[in-house]
Amino acid sequence: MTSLRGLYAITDTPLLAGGKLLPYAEAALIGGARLLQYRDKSGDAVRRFDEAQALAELCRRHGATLIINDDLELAARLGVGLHLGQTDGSLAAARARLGSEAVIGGTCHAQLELAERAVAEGASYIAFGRFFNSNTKPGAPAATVELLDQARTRFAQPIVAIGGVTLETAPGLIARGASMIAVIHALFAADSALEVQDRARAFAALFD
Ligand SMILES: Cc1ncc(COP(=O)(O)OP(=O)(O)O)c(N)n1
Ligand SMILES: Cc1nc(C(=O)O)sc1CCOP(=O)(O)O
Ligand SMILES: [Mg+2]
Repeated sequence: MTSLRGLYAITDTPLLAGGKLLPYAEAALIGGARLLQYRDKSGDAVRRFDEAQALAELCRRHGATLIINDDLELAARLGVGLHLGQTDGSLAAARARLGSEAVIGGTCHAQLELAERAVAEGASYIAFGRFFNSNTKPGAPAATVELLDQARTRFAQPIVAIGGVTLETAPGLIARGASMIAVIHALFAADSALEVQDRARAFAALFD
């Protein structure tokens, strides 16, 4: 059973261009990331399959869980988890396809009603955000920390907080009920894999 608590690292193809994807992802896993999301917005099916397969192997080696963003077919081919946003298809269909053990997450922005629906459709976790200014997705709808108080009392499912999360802002989110913090820029915008590893270790330690 996958533990849905801790650092949730999300890759970003432009940020990790130039051969950084695998070494930086592995550094995040060595540092303690429990979930790793492959987030690639290109339509390059061959590269996407190859990269996702390599990430699946890394996650297997480090005892972490791979989540594919947006793409149910790719997740099904690899037998890994999936994250779907509001326009990415049905969570219920994904659950039916991937089975009861798969980790499947849903974007809920800042709306408890969306979380209600995601849970009803079988989501393993519910993701709220963006909590802060995000380098990666500046236009994402904004959420407040008060939302976490309400979500925590209303849902048994693990809560993911995303959007501009840093080492400085993460503790406040965890204290308000986030089981996982999902991070791109503050983890992967680094000069070396070693720096990613150090950052991941620091994020992971917030959950000790
Ligand atoms: C953990 C997590 N939470 C939210 C998102 C955002 O999903 P979505 O709204 O579908 O946006 P894109 O990531 O597809 O641009 C996420 N990917 N992961
Ligand atoms: C992919 C994504 N989804 C968001 C949401 O609010 O749903 S914010 C976001 C980007 C997260 O990256 P960073 O840690 O660099 O801000
Ligand atoms: Mg999406």
